[in-house]
Amino acid sequence: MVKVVKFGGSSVAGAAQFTKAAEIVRGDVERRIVVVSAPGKRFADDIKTTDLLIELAESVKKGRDFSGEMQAVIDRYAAIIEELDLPFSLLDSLKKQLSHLVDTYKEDEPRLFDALMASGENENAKLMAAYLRQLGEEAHYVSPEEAGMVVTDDPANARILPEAYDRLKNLRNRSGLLVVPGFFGVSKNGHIVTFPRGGSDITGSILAAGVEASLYENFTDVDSVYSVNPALIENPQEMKEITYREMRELAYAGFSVFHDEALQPVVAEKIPVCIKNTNHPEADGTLIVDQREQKGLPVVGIASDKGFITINLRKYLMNREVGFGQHLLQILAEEGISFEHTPSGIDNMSVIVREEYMEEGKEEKILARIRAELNVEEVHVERDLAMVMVVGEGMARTVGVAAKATTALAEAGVNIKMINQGSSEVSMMFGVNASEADLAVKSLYKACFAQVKA
Ligand SMILES: Nc1ncnc2c1ncn2[C@@H]1O[C@H](COP(=O)(O)OP(=O)(O)O)[C@@H](O)[C@H]1O
Ligand SMILES: N[C@@H](CC(=O)OP(=O)(O)O)C(=O)O
Repeated sequence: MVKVVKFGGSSVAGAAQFTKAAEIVRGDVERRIVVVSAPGKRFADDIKTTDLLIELAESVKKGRDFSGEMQAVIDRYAAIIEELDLPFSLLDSLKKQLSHLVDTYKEDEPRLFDALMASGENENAKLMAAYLRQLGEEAHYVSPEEAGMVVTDDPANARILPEAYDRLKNLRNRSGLLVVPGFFGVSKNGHIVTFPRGGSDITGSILAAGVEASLYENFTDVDSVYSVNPALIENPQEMKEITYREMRELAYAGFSVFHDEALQPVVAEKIPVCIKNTNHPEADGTLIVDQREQKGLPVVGIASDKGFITINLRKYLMNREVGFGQHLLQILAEEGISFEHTPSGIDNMSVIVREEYMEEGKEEKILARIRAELNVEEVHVERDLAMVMVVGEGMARTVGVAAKATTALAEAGVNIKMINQGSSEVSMMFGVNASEADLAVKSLYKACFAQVKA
C-alpha cells in the first residue's frame, strides 16, 4: 500500500515545521510519496516564498535591480539549511539555479513567472529529501519531469495530460521515499508550467491517482475542514467525513484549505483524501470520500467567495428566440471568458463571471457585442457581488432548507440578489453584495447549525 502525503506551505515554512513533517512521514511506512509546497508563512504577516518569487519576477520584468528580492528568497532557504544543519552546497546550487532561471527567461514574461514560482517548491523538495536522508532514510528528490508530470503548455494554469498517468504509475516501483515538488509540471515541449495558485494540492492528487494510492493525506495547519471558514466564526463545527461533491462545491466557493481542482484526479480512482494538521497529527482530520452515510445535519458547510460581476440582459420575448442563450455564451467564449452561473427568466438572463477575467477593455467590448448582435432592450453590469454557497448532500432529501436560509438572510438584513437552487443537487447559491457576504455566512451558519453552536 502506498500513501501520498502533501505538506502545504505552512507545514514546511521553517526548520521546526520540517522536523514535524519528517516525523509524520517516518511514522508510517506506507507514506512513500511526499509532496512539498514552497515555504509558506511562519507567522501571520510573514510573506510566502511564492510571493517573494513573484516580487523577484516583477523586478526582473521591469529591468530593475532585483538583488534585494533575490536575497529575500535565498534567506528563507538559508534559514532552513542552517537550522537543520543541511549541506551548504544546497544553498550554492539554489543561488545558481535562481540566477540561471533569471538569465534564461528574463525576456520571456509568462515563462519567467512560472519558472521562478516553480523553483519555490523545487528547491524545498531538494531540502526535504536531504533532510530525510540526514535522518537515515533512503530518500530521493524526484523532479516533476522525471516523475512524468506532463501538463498542458498554459502558463500559470497547467492541466495534467492523460498520458502522464502511464508514466506516473512507475513511481510505485521505485525504492525509498520519493520527494516531489508540488505546484508544477513540464509541458511536452519542455517548459516548466505551474498549476493555479495553491496548486501543490493538485500535484498530490495527481500522484495519488497515478500510483493508485490507498490514501492521499493533505497536511495543513488546521485540525479539520470546518463547516465555515474559521476566520469568520470562532470554533466552527468540524467536518469528520464529507463527499467529493461536497468538498468540490465548498472548495470552489471559497474553502481555501483544499484546491477545488485537486478533487478530479482522486474522484476517478475513488481515492480517499484526508486533511490533517501537521502541528497536531493525532487529530483525526477530515476524510473526503466518494459516498458517506447520510446522517446528521442536511447542510455540511457554508462558503463564500467575492469578486464576481453579473451581466444582466433584458429582451422582450427572449423565451421565443431560439439560440439566444447560445449566442450570448458564444460571445463570452469568443472573448475567452468562462462563466459561473446563468440564471434566467422569460425576458431576462444574467451571466455571472469572475471580475478577474475582465481585463481592461474586455467588458466594454462584450457589452458592445451584446448590444449589436443580440439586439437587447437593456444590458447592464452589476459589480461587487459575492456568491454564498450552502452545501450538503442531505439537502435534497430535507424539506425547508431554502426557507430556513432565506429567513436567516432576511432577519440579518441581507439583500438576496439572486438564488440558484436545483442546478446542483448538493448546493444552493445566493448572490449578495460583497459587503454583506460575511454577514450572510454568519447568519446562515447560525440558522443551519443552531443545535451545534450559536
Ligand atoms: N472551512 C475551512 N476549514 C478549514 N480551514 C479553512 C477553511 N476555509 C479557509 N480555511 C483556511 O485554510 C487554511 C489552510 O489552507 P492553506 O493556507 O492553503 O494551507 P497550506 O499552507 O497547508 O497550503 C487554514 O489555515 C484556514 O485559514
Ligand atoms: N506555493 C504555491 C503552491 C501551493 O500549493 O502553496 P500552498 O500549499 O502554500 O497553498 C502557492 O503559494 O500558491
